[in-house]
Amino acid sequence: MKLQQLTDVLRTYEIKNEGNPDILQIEMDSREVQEGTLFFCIPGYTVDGHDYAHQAVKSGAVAVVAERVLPQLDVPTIIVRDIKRAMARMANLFYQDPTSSLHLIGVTGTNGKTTVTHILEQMMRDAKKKTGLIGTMYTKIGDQQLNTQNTTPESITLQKRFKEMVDAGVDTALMEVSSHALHLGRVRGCDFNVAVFTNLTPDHLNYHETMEAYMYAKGLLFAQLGNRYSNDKVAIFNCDDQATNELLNMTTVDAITYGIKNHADVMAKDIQISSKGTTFMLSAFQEEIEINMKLIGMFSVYNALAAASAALVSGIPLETVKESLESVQGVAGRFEPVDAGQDYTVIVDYAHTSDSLENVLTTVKEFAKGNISVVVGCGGDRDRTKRPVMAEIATKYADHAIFTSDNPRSEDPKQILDDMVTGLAARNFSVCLDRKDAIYQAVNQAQKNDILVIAGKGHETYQIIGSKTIHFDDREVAKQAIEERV
Ligand SMILES: CC(=O)N[C@H]1[C@@H](OP(=O)(O)OP(=O)(O)OC[C@H]2O[C@@H](n3ccc(=O)[nH]c3=O)[C@H](O)[C@@H]2O)O[C@H](CO)[C@@H](O)[C@@H]1O[C@H](C)C(=O)N[C@@H](C)C(=O)N[C@H](CCC(=O)O)C(=O)O
Ligand SMILES: Nc1ncnc2c1ncn2[C@@H]1O[C@H](COP(=O)(O)OP(=O)(O)OP(=O)(O)O)[C@@H](O)[C@H]1O
Ligand SMILES: N[C@H](CCC[C@H](N)C(=O)O)C(=O)O
Ligand SMILES: [Mg+2]
Repeated sequence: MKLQQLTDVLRTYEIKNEGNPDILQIEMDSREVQEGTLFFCIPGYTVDGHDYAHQAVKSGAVAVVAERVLPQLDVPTIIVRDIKRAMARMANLFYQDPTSSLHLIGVTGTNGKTTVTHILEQMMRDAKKKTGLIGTMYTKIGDQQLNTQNTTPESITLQKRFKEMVDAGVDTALMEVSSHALHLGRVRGCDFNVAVFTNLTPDHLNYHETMEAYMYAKGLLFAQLGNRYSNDKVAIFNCDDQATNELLNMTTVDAITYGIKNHADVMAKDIQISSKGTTFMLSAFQEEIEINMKLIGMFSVYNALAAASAALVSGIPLETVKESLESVQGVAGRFEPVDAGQDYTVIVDYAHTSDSLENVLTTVKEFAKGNISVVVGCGGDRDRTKRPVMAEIATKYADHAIFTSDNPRSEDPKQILDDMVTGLAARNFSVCLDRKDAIYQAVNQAQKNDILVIAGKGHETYQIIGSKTIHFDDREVAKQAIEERV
């Protein structure tokens, strides 16, 4: 594709060093540049991509898009006011607007995105759709899994992955859409067909600063849904969540609701939760069907309703929705049991917000026959306001809590633990800096019929300490601890 074809999508720009080279590749990371690349200079949180433009040209970049003139750069340089917007438009064109050929379902909300997209993947596959998935754990194109750094990647990677999906024959894509991605414009240019809202509770306030700003970031997904007109656009809301009233006003497309407490288009009634699974009547658009699923807890019912709603508006029959919900095994690291034949229960869960921790602990409390203990920490370089709240919730619902490290990143791990426990009135906790030691302690203290919840890291297979990433898997460590217990 010629540079000029790409710049034609921009409303305004200036060009320095006229030229119209062939563009074979587009990149925002100088380390990925090859001959024939168009390089985007992104001002980041850590470094400024403009400082890498010369390096990119040395590596083969034939043109550059930047927000300012770069001295001594002799390739065509496109100067734009907002590079992220320009990049999203140009990436979309370069990869031939792939999402217009996909049925794209975006899921946003504080908790449940990974779970809902995985339930939807199962439903779509059961309905013989060819699926792609983008989210926290990986990008999937059919069965092929690719590693990702972010829950929702930057626009170039995103459009590239969607193009690969189209080329591989994928017809339906399920995608987690994080509030960061919406705010940073990573999903601009994506043609969503269905957008789902799970819930809004405190998290990421280090980034968004207020709950209102956080909510409006989420709302961008529903606003974007109306960008390109077609009859199949549907916004799906959890009508038991307070943010829904506001979010409904941010979209012009058809909206449907799901819920348990308030009347909704898709509802769960007669809910029964046990340690083995959850049963309920699914009532959807005047039809009713009984569901017996293995997923546990009221929050899982919400996730099931969100996925069922999105599947139904996508034309999946209610019978298939039932079959899929009943066969879903759960998602790695979400309420995942660690079973080494012990007479107490160990559950690894990705709860890293106050709401998810409360949900998981109240769920186990409903069927606990012994004591409940929890091992939990809070991530470094993340929302600090959730630290004391998570500690309070842990001590409120568990009989004993062990506070430990969870990806301290650039922060002092001791300081994070202090932030958690300072001012905590409860005394049913201990602090153990090393996560492995904390898990061993909790396992060694567990008695018959007790339940131990190891929260915060779920599927993660690493611990980030300073700038180092070391291998660490709660499930592996818990299994070892159980097996080594004498
Ligand atoms: C705060 C934030 O969002 N940071 C994202 C951002 O990184 P950054 O601003 O630090 O980038 P940078 O290192 O300063 O680099 C700036 C530019 O220079 C370029 N560069 C850099 C070095 C070099 O040698 N050459 C070069 O060209 C980089 O490629 C980049 O284009 O751009 C990166 C590339 O897209 C992201 O991976 C990174 O996400 C980091 C890892 C992150 O932790 N983000 C979190 C906050 C996040 O986005 N989370 C959400 C939601 C999580 C949830 O589910 O709750 C998510 O969607 O992941
Ligand atoms: N609907 C829900 N409401 C509240 N808590 C939930 C819900 N679904 C899952 N959880 C809790 O949140 C944790 C994370 O779930 P999941 O990974 O599906 O969320 P997510 O939105 O993808 O999170 P992230 O923002 O990290 O990508 C689970 O381990 C569980 O404890
Ligand atoms: N997507 C979330 C995951 C947090 C997981 C937890 N283990 C942590 O590191 O804080 C985030 O990046 O904020
Ligand atoms: Mg996720």
